[in-house]
Amino acid sequence: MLTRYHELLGDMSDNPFAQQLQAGFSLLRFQPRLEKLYRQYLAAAAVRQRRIAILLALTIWGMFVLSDFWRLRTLLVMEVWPSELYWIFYGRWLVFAGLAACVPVLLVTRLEYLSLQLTPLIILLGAWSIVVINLWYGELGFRYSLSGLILMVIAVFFPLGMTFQKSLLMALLLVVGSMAIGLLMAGSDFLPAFQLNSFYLLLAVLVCACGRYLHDYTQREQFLNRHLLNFLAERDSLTGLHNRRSLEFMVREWLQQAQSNHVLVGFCLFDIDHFKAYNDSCGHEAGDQVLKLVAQALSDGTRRPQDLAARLGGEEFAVAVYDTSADELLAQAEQLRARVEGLALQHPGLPGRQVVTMSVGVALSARDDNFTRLYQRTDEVLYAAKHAGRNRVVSAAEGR
Ligand SMILES: Nc1nc2c(ncn2[C@@H]2O[C@H](COP(=O)(O)OP(=O)(O)OP(=O)(O)O)[C@@H](O)[C@H]2O)c(=O)[nH]1
Repeated sequence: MLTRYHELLGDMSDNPFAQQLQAGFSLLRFQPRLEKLYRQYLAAAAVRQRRIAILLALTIWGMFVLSDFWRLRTLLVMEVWPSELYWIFYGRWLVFAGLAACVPVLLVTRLEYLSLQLTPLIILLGAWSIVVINLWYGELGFRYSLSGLILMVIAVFFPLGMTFQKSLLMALLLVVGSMAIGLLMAGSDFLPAFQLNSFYLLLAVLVCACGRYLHDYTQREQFLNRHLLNFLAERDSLTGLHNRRSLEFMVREWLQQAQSNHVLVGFCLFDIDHFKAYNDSCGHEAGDQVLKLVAQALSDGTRRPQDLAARLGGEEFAVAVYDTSADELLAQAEQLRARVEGLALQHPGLPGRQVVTMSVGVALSARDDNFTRLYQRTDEVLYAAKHAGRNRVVSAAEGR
């Protein structure tokens, strides 16, 4: 199975997703256009993870808030509180408020984009406040530990939408920043406490970074594979044009958009004339070559983003055009017909020196149209074009 998949990738060497899979991405970076696409996907996909993470963070931090009341209960009854006690509560509640403020950001769709920018800030704020609060505990004569920082390292590498490189940078900032804050607040007294924790902290960075690298690598691989599968599912394998399913999907969507934007969708059906005779005289393989050349000509003539060329099967092709008029559609269909005739592909199955030609039917969408009705109307005029002698364009307006 896998060998076949690699063969398939070889066949799709002009597809950027296949190219990236073959080139590899061990540094967790794609070529710029795919990287941009991947990051957009990552940012959107991680909204759910960020929602779960924020609930987890609020619960854990809430437990720290309760533990303050428990550990500091002997001081709470004092009439005059030492200033460190205030600072411990201010620090703890400041982070809690920051976390709580993220909840509406994550629940309101229009604010979701902010959550990715807020994530590293909240994690760093949480980590550094752990150092500050614990040092104040020390000032009050309590034993303290900086192990909570390990939790924050885990949070940094949690799949929250940040890239691996950004997470690694954040983890280093977290460790260095914590040490700097500790040294600023407690001078060299801080070092023994930090040394105890720093070894485990760096181990946590290493283990989490390895796990996250493997996770990101697999996620990138799946991203490329999914795009490739999508591409394969919507393309015709012989010509590379969109297939019938893809055309139908797009036209259905365009018809809906066209209703609200008050524009029209144009639809053209192309059928190669006397193709059976071509196959019979030149062979099936030569027939395939003709199909590929016709497909290329149609694709070259439909380059606007609002145009879509497809092979419906056999020797039948279609072109859909979003936002067009009757005259424009007729002119475009005539150009495409002439383009194929202009290829001058000799048709030995016909008498004389005739070339491969196409009959074309065109129709414009009507109010409340659906794909089936539009297709049927176009098919009827295609039949009329065949009946009228082939190698011509007939529009639904004329055919009626
Ligand atoms: N080479 C090749 N031929 C195909 C393919 N799919 C369908 N065909 C052939 O296309 C021919 C279609 O023939 P018909 O439907 O009779 O139409 P026609 O001969 O083009 O006649 P008109 O449409 O009336 O002009 C058949 O001989 C099919 O075998 C394909 O993928 N490759």
